[in-house]
Amino acid sequence: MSAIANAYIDFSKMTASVVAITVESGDGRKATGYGFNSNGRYAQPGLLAERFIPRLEEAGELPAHEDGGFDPVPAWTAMMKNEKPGGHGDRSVAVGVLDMALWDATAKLAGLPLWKLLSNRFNGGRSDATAWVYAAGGYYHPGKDVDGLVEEMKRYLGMGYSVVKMKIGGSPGMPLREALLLDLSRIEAVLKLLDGDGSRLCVDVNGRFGLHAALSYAAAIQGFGLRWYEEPLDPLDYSTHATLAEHYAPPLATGENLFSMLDARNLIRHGGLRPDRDILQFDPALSYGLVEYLRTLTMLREHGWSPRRCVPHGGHQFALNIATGLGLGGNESYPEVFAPFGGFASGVPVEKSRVAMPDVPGIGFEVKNDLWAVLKDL
Ligand SMILES: O=C([O-])CC(=O)C(=O)O
Ligand SMILES: [Mg+2]
Repeated sequence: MSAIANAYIDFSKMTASVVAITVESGDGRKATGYGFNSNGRYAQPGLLAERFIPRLEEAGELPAHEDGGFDPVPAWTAMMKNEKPGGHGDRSVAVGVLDMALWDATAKLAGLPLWKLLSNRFNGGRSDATAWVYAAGGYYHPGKDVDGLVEEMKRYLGMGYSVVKMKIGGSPGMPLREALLLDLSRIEAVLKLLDGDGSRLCVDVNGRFGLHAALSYAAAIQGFGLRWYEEPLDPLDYSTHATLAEHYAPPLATGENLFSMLDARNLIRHGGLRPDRDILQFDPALSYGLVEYLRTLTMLREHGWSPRRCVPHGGHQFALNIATGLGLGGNESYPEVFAPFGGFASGVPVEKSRVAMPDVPGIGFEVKNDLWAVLKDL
């Protein structure tokens, strides 16, 4: 919980679900996998307790995989039994929590880091030695001024990040005219720190704008050459995205609040996004987990999009494994917010905005000290 705010919500009452799942292989080997929900959505205790955990327990035996782990797809199918299509809201978060734990467990049974298991199973053995990461933050916070924002960004640069992201659109309820003036001074101050290089700065609206405000901001920031202009509009308002994309040539980013392959496909079909520059931020932990994310990646390929255009939201190690194992464009990182769930293995440095993966079985939670302190007692 924290007093930080983006343009749409504050995080003062944010909660999270955390689960541990122990699986046993036919030959008596055991592994415990862990899962949690990514930030931006609340804990799912009711959905987990009433529907998804009982169905998972009833799923019974899961098919073994030749790598020594198992296949999580039938577990996913069991969890989604008797769920209607459409309306991909909070249940996709609950399923994502359990899916994360299942992938952690299967990689541990196989004795492989998850990135390696994914690379072997789905990417012909190819993987990236490091992932591109950027430092997200720059929230509105009571009492925090432009100098405080610049100080924060300076700390990220000192940690080894070369690209940073800040919130724009005002804190919740701030009139837009006031927000635009404030944000221009915030953006200009951070750009000064970045030697005027707009390709090192992303800005995030968290879906607050309608078309008029999105276009006004677009016109005001167009000349900065920013890395990307994120979630300017409601994530489900595809045709308005298409209109914005006609008027704003630099990169747009969106997708963190689209929770299924089908929603992602609608964005690709109707959102006017451009496969040569725009960024897709679907967060596997919020959107039914990796089983569904694999379907999303297949859909993207079928529509001419490279996985390199994907930079998941969330800043968790699950997406980081997916990024390196499946060749995504990188992953978000929150060096100062959303602890202990965000971040990387302890002691692994970020160099030139890239980070290496630890060579330990599973997702790597055991080597992230602050997170492991929470998980180990489950
Ligand atoms: O503030 C949030 O909800 C997080 C967010 O948008 C992001 O990480 O891009
Ligand atoms: Mg965002």
